[in-house]
Amino acid sequence: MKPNPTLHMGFHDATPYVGFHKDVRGVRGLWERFNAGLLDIEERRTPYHQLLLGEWQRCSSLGVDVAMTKGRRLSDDEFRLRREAEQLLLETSVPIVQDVGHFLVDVPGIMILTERTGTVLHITGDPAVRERAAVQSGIVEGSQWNELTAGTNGMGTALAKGQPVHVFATEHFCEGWHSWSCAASPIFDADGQTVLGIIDFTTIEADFRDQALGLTVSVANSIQARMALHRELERRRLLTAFSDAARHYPHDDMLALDHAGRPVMHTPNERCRQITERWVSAGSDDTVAVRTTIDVEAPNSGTRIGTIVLLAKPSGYQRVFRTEFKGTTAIEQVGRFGEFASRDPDTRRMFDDLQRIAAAEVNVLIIGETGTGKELLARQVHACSPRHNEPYLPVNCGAISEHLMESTFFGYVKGAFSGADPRGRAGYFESAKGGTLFLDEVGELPPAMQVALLRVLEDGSFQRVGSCETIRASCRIIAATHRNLEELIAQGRFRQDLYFRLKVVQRTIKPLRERPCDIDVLVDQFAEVMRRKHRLVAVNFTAEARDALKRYHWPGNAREVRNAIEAALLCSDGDIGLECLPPEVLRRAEPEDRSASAVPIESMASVRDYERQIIVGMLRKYRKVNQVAQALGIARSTLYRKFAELNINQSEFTGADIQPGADY
Ligand SMILES: Nc1ncnc2c1ncn2[C@@H]1O[C@H](COP(=O)(O)OP(=O)(O)OP(=O)(O)O)[C@@H](O)[C@H]1O
Repeated sequence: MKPNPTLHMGFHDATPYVGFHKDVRGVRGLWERFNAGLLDIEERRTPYHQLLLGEWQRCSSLGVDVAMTKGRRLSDDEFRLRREAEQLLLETSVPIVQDVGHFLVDVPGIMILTERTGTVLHITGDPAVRERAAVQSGIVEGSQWNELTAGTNGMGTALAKGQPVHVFATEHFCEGWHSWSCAASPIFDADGQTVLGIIDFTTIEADFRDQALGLTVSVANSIQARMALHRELERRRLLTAFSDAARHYPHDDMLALDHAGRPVMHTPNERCRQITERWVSAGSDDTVAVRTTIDVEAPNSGTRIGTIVLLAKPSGYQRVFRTEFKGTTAIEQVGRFGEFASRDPDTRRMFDDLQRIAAAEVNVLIIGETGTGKELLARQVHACSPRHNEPYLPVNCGAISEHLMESTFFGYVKGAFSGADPRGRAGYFESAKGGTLFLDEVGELPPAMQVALLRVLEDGSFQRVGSCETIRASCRIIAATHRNLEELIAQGRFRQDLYFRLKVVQRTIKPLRERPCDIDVLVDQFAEVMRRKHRLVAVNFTAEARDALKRYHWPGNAREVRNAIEAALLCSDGDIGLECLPPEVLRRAEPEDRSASAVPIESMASVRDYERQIIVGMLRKYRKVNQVAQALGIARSTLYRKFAELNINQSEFTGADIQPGADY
């Protein structure tokens, strides 16, 4: 395990925050002048002031409301999901926090546990302080304290810095928290780097003691140690599951991934070693097709502790079928680009292209009908790019009113127009600086904005509204639209020069009706997502329901599939029959409509026939099961499964009764 960064007892390595004299009045004056824009040069000189001003400036450019008086609270549903996702952290931390609480009976403060995004999961401590924190500032379970939602504050700043911090009274960015002082420490996962949550001790400003920081560091360390023990148990369970899987699938290559998707074990051969190396450095390996995955769950809670990934064969069986059976895609492997899953060969080729394009950092234009997954692709291109640690900002150009467009994209200075934030505000280009700006529905941009955007794309510079100061912010642009931009150009509604700037690389996502082989993939993927979300044990489809889903033409693409599956699950207990499907899906599945949409079903039948034909041909040719398996590049066990599935009596062709396991 790496050394714990809590050893840096400070807000900033070079200028330890805890070492500064806490001058509440002086800092209040500084805060007032900062917000009024009246700071003079002298005030910026001391390291302490520089530290605070840097923090406040960052919050201001993130658009945090300085006048906030209550913490933002998640909806009950969102909070329930968040708690469920953090069961292990809660089960590990709450007993420790409560134990410590017994020794703090007369201490006027509260101890707060948050998860990794700053949502409060648990509060314990002095009832009077707890009451005041809730009523006065909305510090309650389910409230959010990351810096983006609440500015500089103990929990949010410890999260942002990954270090223990003091944030004292007027040092807070929002005035609403000026009566509080907090000490907060991150809880790290077993890798010593990933922050799992925060332990915070909050008091009213006058009751604050410097020792509070030591207290939070020590509680966070205890939680960390217990989490590390859990992780070790999980790892052992995962390794046992891996050995079981290796026994069941002796001819398959496989990896075991932990809860965070990191490889912990692989089949001991060179191919898997190389795949594991790529997986470790890139977080996955999109060059390799996954045959199937097996979730490994904790025995009591059912939470996923890892996954066994069975890899597709590098060559052989699938390739025989793929090259010989042109015209159908029904037996292609599922390829993935992040969450985007597809069996369709064109789409999978696009994944490979995008993987390379991501690294090249050029602008990308994605064309596709609504709900085809344009945002999903854009997000993954960013995740695979060298900018993945910088911001990714999705913007729906069609949803911004025309008169606010310029200030939304480029920001404005104070006093730029009436009704604006008196402190001015950064625009999308500044907020996404160094990262990726995703311009969804780019075809909806009005002409004036097209000109302005073109200027930024040309030299990366712009001015905030109301200012002459030129700002440079280089962000990568990924744009998307469902419109035909060339038609818009012909009609004079979209600038050709902007089009060329955006489409350095252009890719089109096929609508779902043109890749029917993906319906099953999406149905299964969303069924699993919804099974987890609605906490069902299993989801099963009747054969008729599957057929109906496959026959429907899905004008709303993947989004419509997701909604249909969720709706179907909500009206069932996990067994989905025709009665659970939306009426439009059923209408399309009626017999008179078959002519238009029955192709995939027929293809499936012909695929099976074709598969049977090939295997029988091979049996006739080789007359030995192990030679047939070898020629097809599959394990004998898989071949025996195929015999059963395809109703093949192998002895008819080999002239002998061949027993599974006999060494022919
Ligand atoms: N191939 C896919 N595999 C898994 N999920 C997908 C796939 N395509 C889309 N989705 C899911 O479908 C939904 C819609 O995707 P997304 O918002 O990316 O579509 P879009 O093309 O950007 O839509 P719009 O044009 O309406 O903004 C999301 O929930 C996304 O996760």
